[in-house]
Amino acid sequence: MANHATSLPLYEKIWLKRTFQRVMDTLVLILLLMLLSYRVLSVNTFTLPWFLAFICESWFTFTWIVILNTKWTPALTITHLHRLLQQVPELPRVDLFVPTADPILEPPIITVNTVLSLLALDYPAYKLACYVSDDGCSPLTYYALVEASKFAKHWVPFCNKYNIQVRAPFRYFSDVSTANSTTEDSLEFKQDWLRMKDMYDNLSKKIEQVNQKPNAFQIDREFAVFSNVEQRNHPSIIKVLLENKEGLSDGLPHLIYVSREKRPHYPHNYKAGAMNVLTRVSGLMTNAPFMLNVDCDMFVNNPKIVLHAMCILMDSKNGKDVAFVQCFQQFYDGIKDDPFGNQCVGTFQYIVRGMAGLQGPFYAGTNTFHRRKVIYGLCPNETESEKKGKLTEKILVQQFGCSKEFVKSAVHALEGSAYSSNDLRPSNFSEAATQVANCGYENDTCWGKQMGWLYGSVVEDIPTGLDMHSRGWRSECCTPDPIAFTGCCPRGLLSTMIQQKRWATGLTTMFFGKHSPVMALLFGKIQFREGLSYFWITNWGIRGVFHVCYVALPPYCLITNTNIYPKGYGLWFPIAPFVIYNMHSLLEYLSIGKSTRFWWNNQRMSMIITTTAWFIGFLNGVLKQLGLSDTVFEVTQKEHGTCSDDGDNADAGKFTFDKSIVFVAGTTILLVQLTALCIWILGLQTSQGGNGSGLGELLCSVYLVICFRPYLKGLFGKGKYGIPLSSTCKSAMLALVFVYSIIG
Ligand SMILES: O=c1ccn([C@@H]2O[C@H](COP(=O)(O)OP(=O)(O)O[C@H]3O[C@H](CO)[C@@H](O)[C@H](O)[C@H]3O)[C@@H](O)[C@H]2O)c(=O)[nH]1
Ligand SMILES: [Mn+2]
Repeated sequence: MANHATSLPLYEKIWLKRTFQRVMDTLVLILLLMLLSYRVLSVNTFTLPWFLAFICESWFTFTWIVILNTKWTPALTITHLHRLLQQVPELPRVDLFVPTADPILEPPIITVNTVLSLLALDYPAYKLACYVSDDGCSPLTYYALVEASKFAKHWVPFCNKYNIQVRAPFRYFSDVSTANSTTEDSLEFKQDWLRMKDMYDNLSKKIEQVNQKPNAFQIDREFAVFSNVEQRNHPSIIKVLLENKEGLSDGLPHLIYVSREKRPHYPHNYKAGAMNVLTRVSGLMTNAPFMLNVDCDMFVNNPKIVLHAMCILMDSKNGKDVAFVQCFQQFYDGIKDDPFGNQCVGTFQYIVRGMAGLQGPFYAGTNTFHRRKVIYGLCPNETESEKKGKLTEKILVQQFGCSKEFVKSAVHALEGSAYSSNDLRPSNFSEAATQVANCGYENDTCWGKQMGWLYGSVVEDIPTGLDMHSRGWRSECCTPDPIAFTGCCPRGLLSTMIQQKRWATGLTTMFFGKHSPVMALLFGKIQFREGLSYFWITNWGIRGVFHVCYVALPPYCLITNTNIYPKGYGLWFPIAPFVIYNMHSLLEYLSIGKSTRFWWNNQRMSMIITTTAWFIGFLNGVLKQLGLSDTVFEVTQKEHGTCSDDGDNADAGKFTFDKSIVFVAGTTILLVQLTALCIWILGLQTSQGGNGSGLGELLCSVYLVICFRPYLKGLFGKGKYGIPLSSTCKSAMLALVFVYSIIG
């Protein structure tokens, strides 16, 4: 190896220029500050609503400062693949984790595609091991994986032979043009293509058939363990489906099915619990120093992604203190113009890139490469002696639990001397693995508290990542071309709302709990600007409260004939920041190639989501924190966009409703605005004197009606396109209570 090659960095960070955006960001801030000063100086108009408006606007300004801080110095990470292969003689092992929870909401064929795309990664096969956690304990999922492992024996060689880019078969075959690519050996290719397509169709048909008559397996010996299991009451089941016994680099990676033990009165901590079990099971079986985790719908879109991530993690200079590498969360077949505002485009482009220029992006729960020893609670630069102190047997058992084999593997991982032998046999560890997957294993250990994926909130990813940053680790973004992973984003309004509500609930409990960014800033080693950025992520629920308050003010004013906005020229003080902010965000969307419609949908949905799903999430979170209620992880429904029949596609992007409380909240807001507007138009305000409401309040209320227009349509819609009568009645009651309490 040439000497100069060793000194070249494997990755570089490029700071992005964004002068124009900075100017606009600052302008919005100045306008907001002017509005606030105007309010302070005009104390003579002081009333309660005026004061509330001032409080809310102060909050919006604070949020804007947080965003500005995050977006100010965005960075891009560039990886040099060719240098990696020159400089790193031996690539490290990587364990791959896929959690799935529910065979109905997450059809096994989706998980199967993700697993196949992982098995076909462009990386020495014997260095990879794929672990699937099945919280549904479903024979169906198991069956699908068994069949997939047979198919993989043909699929992986096919991908390697023709250097296929998209290695999730359903995606690959849905693009017909792939069949006609003109390679030299095109005849052979065409035959292989047809054969593979046939096999894949066969595979999906088999899975589909079993799906329809699930009793089919009971007879089969292989499925005996699944007889008499209940989803929430069963022993651990661990099965090695593929084993690369010979250590062949062109063979297949190991594939292991894990369904951890569940018992009725044991909390299982949802995804965090599943990830910790996978960490331990894989620690025993392969103990790779790095692990990639993806949700069951996030398949690999760029087969070289592990190599890219290794450029960052293995860099001898700047990689050492990188705890994790985060890839963007992007979606395939997103509905045109993002009607439900859930494709998170803005978040990733501006917030994640922004944090990449600080201490690093937050951990987004999926598409992430973790360093095992960081998961085990290590700090960067922990000296050998400190480490040694931690490695005494007694402490280790207290931390890691009572499996001797596992503790041994953890010592290897912490010392950085993970196994390197090529003839690892996962199946030799089946028994020990079953033990560490049992639900009592974590009792009185540090799992979920000081190490592993952290418990206590339904969003496990943000606290887990924050904890690493506050231990002093950095993180990096990795955004190669083509993009690394793509998954399905919720395709309906209801699943979007459920997801957003869950996030807001989890983030609220986190904000008021031990793992809040405030604590990290006060007691941790997190950088100030990074810590501040975590405010943006964790205060979603709280934002709901301020938004709801601000949304209630204009109708309050219209009904009582009071005002929160100045009249005459003074009206420019609130209008200017609103207009400039909207223009600015529109330009941001246009500059990343999105349409005006896309932007508007996002604006509108952010209003709807903040005032309903986040607000309710906040209430849930607070109740949970007070110990008054328990929250559950409601799994998001996943669908293959392209697979749905035409009937479903006609639905794409249309607002459909049900009896959920989030829709009651939205409808209430709409009805309140409408009532206030009617009262104002008819001149029925309570007091005729006073300041009188004016153009400002009117415009605000009208703007809200425009935002909630889909709900307005829903009031008159039929079937699932309509808001159910019972919800409308509840909303009408709430709206009446609001109006009466003002008038009365
Ligand atoms: O008890 C559970 C619940 C969920 N999951 C898995 O967790 C993953 C994420 O669940 P999903 O319903 O898809 O949640 P999303 O809202 O789409 O996920 C986002 O938000 C989560 C935190 O709320 C993160 O964990 C995810 O990585 C992130 O993509 C899926 O693979 C599930 O199978 C489990 O394994 N066990
Ligand atoms: Mn998901």
